[in-house]
Amino acid sequence: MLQINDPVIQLKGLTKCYGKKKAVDDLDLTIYKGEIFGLLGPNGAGKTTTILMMLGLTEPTAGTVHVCGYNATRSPIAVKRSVGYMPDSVGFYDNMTALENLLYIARLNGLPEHEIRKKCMETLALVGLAGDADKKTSTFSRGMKQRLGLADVLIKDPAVIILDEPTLGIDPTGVREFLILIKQLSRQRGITVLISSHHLHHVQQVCDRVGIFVNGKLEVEGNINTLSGSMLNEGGHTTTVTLTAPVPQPWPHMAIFSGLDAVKEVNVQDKDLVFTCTHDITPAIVRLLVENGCDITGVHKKDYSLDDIYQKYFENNAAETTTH
Ligand SMILES: Nc1ncnc2c1ncn2[C@@H]1O[C@H](COP(=O)(O)OP(=O)(O)OP(=O)(O)O)[C@@H](O)[C@H]1O
Repeated sequence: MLQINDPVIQLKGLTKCYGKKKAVDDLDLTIYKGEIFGLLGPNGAGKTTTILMMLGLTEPTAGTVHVCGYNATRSPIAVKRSVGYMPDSVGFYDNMTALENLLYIARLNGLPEHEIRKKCMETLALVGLAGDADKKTSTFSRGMKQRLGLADVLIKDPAVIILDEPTLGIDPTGVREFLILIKQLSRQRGITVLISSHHLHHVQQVCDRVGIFVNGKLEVEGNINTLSGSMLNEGGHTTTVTLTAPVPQPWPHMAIFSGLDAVKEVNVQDKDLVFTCTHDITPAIVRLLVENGCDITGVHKKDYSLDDIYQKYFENNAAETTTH
């Protein structure tokens, strides 16, 4: 049995070409048991193609995919048994109830008939749909359909769940609840989760690690703190100090910072003094300002969020990433 930190998904040199286009370009990635990994990228980055190769639904041009120890290209059936895949748009039989839809999926998955009904009711309860079991899915909101889609996936007790754009079209509360549910399931059952998304704010809430995927290549991967730390090292630390009144230019106190080697640049913006430093020296800056009679109303240290990270790597695709 796999233990936490054992590799569950392993992609090595994975490449997929459609004609001359490299949809996925020499991708190396390892995802570990119990981990929630966010595959982030704009439309057309190659996320879906990567997922299809993980499921053995499309063959790599080069490289290998292993999921739960199985080669997805050679043993697609074994992989499908271990992996629950939820596509970006889940379809149901609208004239059937939620329970009837789930019973149908459970039978397709070969669950023993004597335990099917109990298992389906338990799974509906797990995704928060116990009270809606007898409602026709035609009456379901998109958020409810998404939960039922998750129930479809969970019915076979998968070791891995792959969710393709799971938060598309759900309202903010629904998104939050759905992601909390995913996190609980992963933590309680040790399920490995891969979420493909271009909604960075959503995945940021739950992912242990993210990979930023652009033009078929994994530009960067790590947890949010590591990624933001590496950006701080590149761009410098920024501290903004707000004074009570607009700062005159030239500012008469500028010379007081000449002794601080860490200060690379000071910019004046209305009431704000913006310091770019080689490392964080916020306390020293504030002390010097107070000693020189400046009245401070606010101090703000810039942290790099996933937004900044995403923007940096998606610069050429920025318009696309903000349209959804
Ligand atoms: N069957 C196919 N034939 C030819 N080109 C394809 C095919 N499938 C995907 N592509 C191309 O491969 C690239 C990657 O597509 P893919 O669907 O994997 O991206 P994605 O990141 O999942 O984007 P989206 O979120 O829009 O689905 C795109 O340029 C796409 O046009």
